[in-house]
Amino acid sequence: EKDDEILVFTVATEETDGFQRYLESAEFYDIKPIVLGYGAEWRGGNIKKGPGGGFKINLLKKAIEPHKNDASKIILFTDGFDVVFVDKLQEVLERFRKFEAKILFGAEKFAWPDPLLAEQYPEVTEGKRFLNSGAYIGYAPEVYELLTREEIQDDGDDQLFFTKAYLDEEFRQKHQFKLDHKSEIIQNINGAATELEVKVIEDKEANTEIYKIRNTLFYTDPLILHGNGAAKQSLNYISNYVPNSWNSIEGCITCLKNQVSLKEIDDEKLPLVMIGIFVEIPTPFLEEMLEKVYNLEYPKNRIHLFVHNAVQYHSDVVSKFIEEQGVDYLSVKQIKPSDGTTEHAARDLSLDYCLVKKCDSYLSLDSIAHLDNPQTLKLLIEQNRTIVAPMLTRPGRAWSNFWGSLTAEGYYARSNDYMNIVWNEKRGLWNVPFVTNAYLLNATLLNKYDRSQINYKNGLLDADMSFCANLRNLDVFIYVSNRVDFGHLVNPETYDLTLAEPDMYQIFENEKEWEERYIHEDYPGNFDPENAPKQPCPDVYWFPVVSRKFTSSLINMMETFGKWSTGKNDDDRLEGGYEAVPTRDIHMNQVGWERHWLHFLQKYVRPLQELVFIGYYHDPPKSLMNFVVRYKPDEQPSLRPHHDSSTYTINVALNQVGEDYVGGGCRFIRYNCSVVDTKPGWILMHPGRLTHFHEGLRVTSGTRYIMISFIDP
Ligand SMILES: O=C(O)CCC(=O)C(=O)O
Ligand SMILES: [Fe+2]
Repeated sequence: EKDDEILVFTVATEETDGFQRYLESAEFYDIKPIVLGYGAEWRGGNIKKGPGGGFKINLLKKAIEPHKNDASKIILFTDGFDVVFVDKLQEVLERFRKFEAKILFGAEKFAWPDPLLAEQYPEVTEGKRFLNSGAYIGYAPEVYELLTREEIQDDGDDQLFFTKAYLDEEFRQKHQFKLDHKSEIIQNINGAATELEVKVIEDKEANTEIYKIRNTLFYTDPLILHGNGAAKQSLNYISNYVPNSWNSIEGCITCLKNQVSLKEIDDEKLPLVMIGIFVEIPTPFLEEMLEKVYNLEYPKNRIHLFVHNAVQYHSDVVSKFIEEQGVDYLSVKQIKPSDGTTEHAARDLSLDYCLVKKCDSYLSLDSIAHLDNPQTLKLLIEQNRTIVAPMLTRPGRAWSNFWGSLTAEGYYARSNDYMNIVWNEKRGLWNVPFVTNAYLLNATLLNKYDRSQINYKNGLLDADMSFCANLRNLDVFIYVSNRVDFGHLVNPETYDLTLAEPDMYQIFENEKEWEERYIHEDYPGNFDPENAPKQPCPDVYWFPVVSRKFTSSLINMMETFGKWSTGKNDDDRLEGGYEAVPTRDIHMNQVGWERHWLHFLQKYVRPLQELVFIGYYHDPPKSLMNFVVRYKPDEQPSLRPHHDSSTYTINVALNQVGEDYVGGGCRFIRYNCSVVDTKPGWILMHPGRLTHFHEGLRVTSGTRYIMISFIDP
């Protein structure tokens, strides 16, 4: 009993992702399929819309004619676009022989294409009752007789053709025509996805793992998987593991296949890329997002830019980016909010524009997508897939830019491995039903189909859901990669453009960006044991804490609000209604920023206090008085000597002495010591009572702003 008794046939008219996967699985088991119809125009009707497939029968009939009298030849036929081998032919043969059949078809749950024929089927006590024609096996003479039992048109329905033969009892008996009811060889996945489990077998000798599919309903291990009908997504999921795509020892084996390398290519010959940037919604930290686009390591003279901004608020940032950085690129096309272009139209247009510019690759980026890894573009090109997204997540959240699975209605669902992928417990390249926010598209796809097939408008679905639904309909495999860390997503949910400086309010939702933009770059140095903390006056410490962006934003928040207090003793903002040492100020809670500020005190200020005032521990710090003070010669130029009602006080300089104002500073009377060369973003920290009697020195011109908190009153 040798392998060469079996001939494997498939029909594939063109190269598709599914066909490539079929061939790879065949190759893995040393199976050499004979491919029929390749390069021919498909004449089997439109499978998606209705029956078709007689073409396959007519091709195979012709191909096996020479063997029609050879009873030692076994024919295995499978579809080409949605089939994966998960074992050797030898195993297929052995199991086939046990069936004592001359013809064996796979079985499925649905009587298709004619449900009315269901009751004519022989009953089964266990297993699936109805025939599916995606995969079958038989002896050459019997298969030939089956294929020639009737004439069939190329666009006739093959499954109906075979069903009729099977339901012809005389034919069935005579040809020992059976169905693989329990998926001992052939697993048609449609209607059976939940029966299947990806199982791992350790191969200690070879130091690897082997992945198999187990049918948990029938306790069988099918050898040929057919992702028929709605089961396409299930097969895509399964084939992320089988036959040899990924395992926990070797990692992502698929990743290494069909890669290209850009290393040896001269800059001017690198693929021509178009980057489409879509600012469709108000987005925190957009400047940083654009900066990361600019920082992608790829020659700018091989990149065209296309920018759609739909948000008026972002116009300045986008225009500035285009004016200052845009000039470095091959070309820039900008669509402004005033153009009134809809999202899907802009996205469609960008695809056309990519073709006009003869791009090789198209990188689509949404404003919330931060490509922290500057190698991202190169790595995605090198991965060389029709479409591949870099996995991006909200830091610390299960929120990502891909879906692991789909509901029957085409909406979000989680796959078994979704969490493992999101948390990078599994790294690799994953075939998934949906990606968004950032993805690289190979432009050959855009050349192959036009905008009637590839577009961002599909019924009522939103743009990205439309796009992916269209790709799925074209049987394009959609990949997401987490081989390395590529970046993350910002969270736009609470971003409120009615606020002045809305990004300042994002300390909770977008911690990472908030810190990068607003915390002083030297802040970590405060904790360096080599750096003794600065002490400009006895027990007055001085730390760099916030950035210039922070200080100017805080001033802008306050000046936009504008309701500075009168500087009188009566103050209805206070519980007692009275302030002994009043300043011209605005409290944090007046601009809705108190919660944020208290968090800031706890996270960034408290550790500094613990560093210098050893043994005092109060977490979280309490503070009722948090305000920005404005000093001006003709308003309030100075503040008389006083104690603060605090355990310790922080005093943050918000603007630059000598530039923005003259004079000012803080004098500690007991020590006759003044801090006058204050630095924006640096905070003074001093005890509030008894020892640190102090005054605010006179501002003689300009305006001085400081931020004060009386901590632990
Ligand atoms: O002007 C200064 O730096 C001191 C301000 C001050 O002491 C206060 O507001 O309590
Ligand atoms: Fe004070």
